[in-house]
Amino acid sequence: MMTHPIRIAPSILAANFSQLGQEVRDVVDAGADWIHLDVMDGHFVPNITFGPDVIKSLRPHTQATFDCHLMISPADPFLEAFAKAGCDIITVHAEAGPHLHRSLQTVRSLGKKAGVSLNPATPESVIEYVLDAVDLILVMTVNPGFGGQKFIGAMEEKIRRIKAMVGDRPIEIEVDGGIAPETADIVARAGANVLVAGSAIFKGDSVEAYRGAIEAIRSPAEKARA
Ligand SMILES: O=C(CO)[C@H](O)[C@H](O)COP(=O)(O)O
Repeated sequence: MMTHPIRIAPSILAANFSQLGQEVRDVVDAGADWIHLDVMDGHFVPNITFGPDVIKSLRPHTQATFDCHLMISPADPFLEAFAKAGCDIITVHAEAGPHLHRSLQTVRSLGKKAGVSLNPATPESVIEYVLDAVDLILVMTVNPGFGGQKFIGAMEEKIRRIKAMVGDRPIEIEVDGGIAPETADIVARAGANVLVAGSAIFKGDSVEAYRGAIEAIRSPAEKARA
């Protein structure tokens, strides 16, 4: 089976929005592998965050992978703007519609990695026929919209099933929501390799605090896979 390294992707949803450039630089200095960008439209999810212009303004601050999670519906009219803004991975929701396979094809045609995300209530079967069109599967471990929620334990089995579905394909499996030192081992053992964390990392207020928080998630995840 394909094994990707454990990657920690801090979600800037929990960062200080008044100084996002500095926050991105700090968290990368602290050991973040990717930067997770949560885009919300107030329609697909009950919250609004930021769009491509903010991402474009963050792009010069780091060379780290920009992992963009689109919680917007429809996503297709905006895919090109997010690609041009500098996102490296663009993840759309399976539930956002109307044509998941077309959205994924569009992302790849823009030269970006294509991700698909599943809400907690969505069964993994919806991605069975798009597996060859995806580079990343994002399993939401909370209902999308807000940081600081409790990890939904039933998602452990979903991650396990997705890992089995993926087989030898070089697909990264990402989890998002309630990821902390206490849940990192559970998701990694089930098969996730990209761990998004917002509040567990940005609760600190210095590079050193971010470094400790990232390590506190990475360490149990790596041990669980050893
Ligand atoms: O996508 C999200 C919510 O839709 C957030 O990235 C996610 O909830 C991370 O926040 P936390 O680590 O605080 O749970």
